[in-house]
Amino acid sequence: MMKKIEENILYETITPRKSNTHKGDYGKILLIGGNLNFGGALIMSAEGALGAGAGLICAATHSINVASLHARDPEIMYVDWRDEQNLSKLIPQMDVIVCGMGMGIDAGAKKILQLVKATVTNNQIVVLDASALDIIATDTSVIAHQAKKIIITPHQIEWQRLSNIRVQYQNDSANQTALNGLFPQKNCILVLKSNKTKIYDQFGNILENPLGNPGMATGGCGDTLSGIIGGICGQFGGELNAVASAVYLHSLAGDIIYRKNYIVRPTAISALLPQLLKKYEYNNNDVERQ
Ligand SMILES: NC(=O)C1=CN([C@@H]2O[C@H](COP(=O)(O)OP(=O)(O)OC[C@H]3O[C@@H](n4cnc5c(N)ncnc54)[C@H](OP(=O)(O)O)[C@@H]3O)[C@@H](O)[C@H]2O)[C@@H](O)CC1
Ligand SMILES: Nc1ncnc2c1ncn2[C@@H]1O[C@H](COP(=O)(O)OP(=O)(O)O)[C@@H](O)[C@H]1O
Ligand SMILES: [Mg+2]
Repeated sequence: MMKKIEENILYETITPRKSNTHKGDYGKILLIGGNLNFGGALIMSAEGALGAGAGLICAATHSINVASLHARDPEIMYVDWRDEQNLSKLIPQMDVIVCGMGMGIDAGAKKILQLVKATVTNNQIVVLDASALDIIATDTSVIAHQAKKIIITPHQIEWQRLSNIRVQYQNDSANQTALNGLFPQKNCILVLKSNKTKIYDQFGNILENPLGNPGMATGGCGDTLSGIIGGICGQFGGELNAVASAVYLHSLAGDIIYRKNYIVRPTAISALLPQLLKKYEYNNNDVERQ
């Protein structure tokens, strides 16, 4: 069944924070990506997760990126992505692993996906974006099927590579069939990004994002979304409505920026998120709403 995502989903998903809580209650997120050439992708994803409220964020990236990452966002921890020992200890401690932004598709990147597959547990959420999806498109054996939930966030060309469905033939029924073929465990949510992003689970639900604008056609907007999904799922779980809330929130921020700006910088989306989350923390019908 196809439904348009409505604003109400934000009131339903986002809840006020309780006093008796700490950073560990709001999601430990590991972001993996950012090679020598695409460090920005990892940084933008990290800012998405940070703006979306992740409790703790660690970036596994090429060591060249650490100074620029920390200059922008000292909140983010760092681990060298070639340090396999450290990474394999770290991965099982996380709530969400977001992988692929600017990661590249070389042998080292593939090795990282194999490490994720070897160490992820069945109570963790894995978000796969960009290069991670391109690697999987050439070798599905690196998918960590045992994860509790796998959220994939391809744009149309990445989905074409992964599903073998050409963009013009990417209709709901073909997309669902391909998704079920790739993820027989039925633990995947597909976020198929375009100007009208659609979200599919494996139980027949399809949600369409009504928001977004062409100002968001700026490199890094998708990297930012993967971090936002990680941050939101780290706090509110990896179910369909939480993922849809993240997609909606990303576009809502983009639309607010676009009202007064010709283009939308991905980092501006992330910067706007804390105040948007605040707006939606109390339920619509909640008498205690402040
Ligand atoms: N600052 C950074 O560090 C950044 C780093 N990045 C990292 O770069 C890596 C490669 O990712 P990628 O997405 O740039 O390349 P790819 O997967 O080849 O797809 C692009 C090709 O598809 C086409 N295209 C057609 N329709 C499309 C659609 N609806 N949506 C999107 N594309 C569409 C388009 O066609 P064109 O018009 O250019 O012919 C183009 O040829 C990856 O690791 C990523 O994380 C980026 O995130 C950017 C910021
Ligand atoms: N014309 C548009 N209208 C609405 N949303 C758009 C438009 N162009 C891009 N976006 C959004 O921006 C993001 C682009 O993702 P992606 O192609 O992965 O970018 P990148 O890899 O450069 O970060 C998606 O969330 C997509 O929905
Ligand atoms: Mg992308």
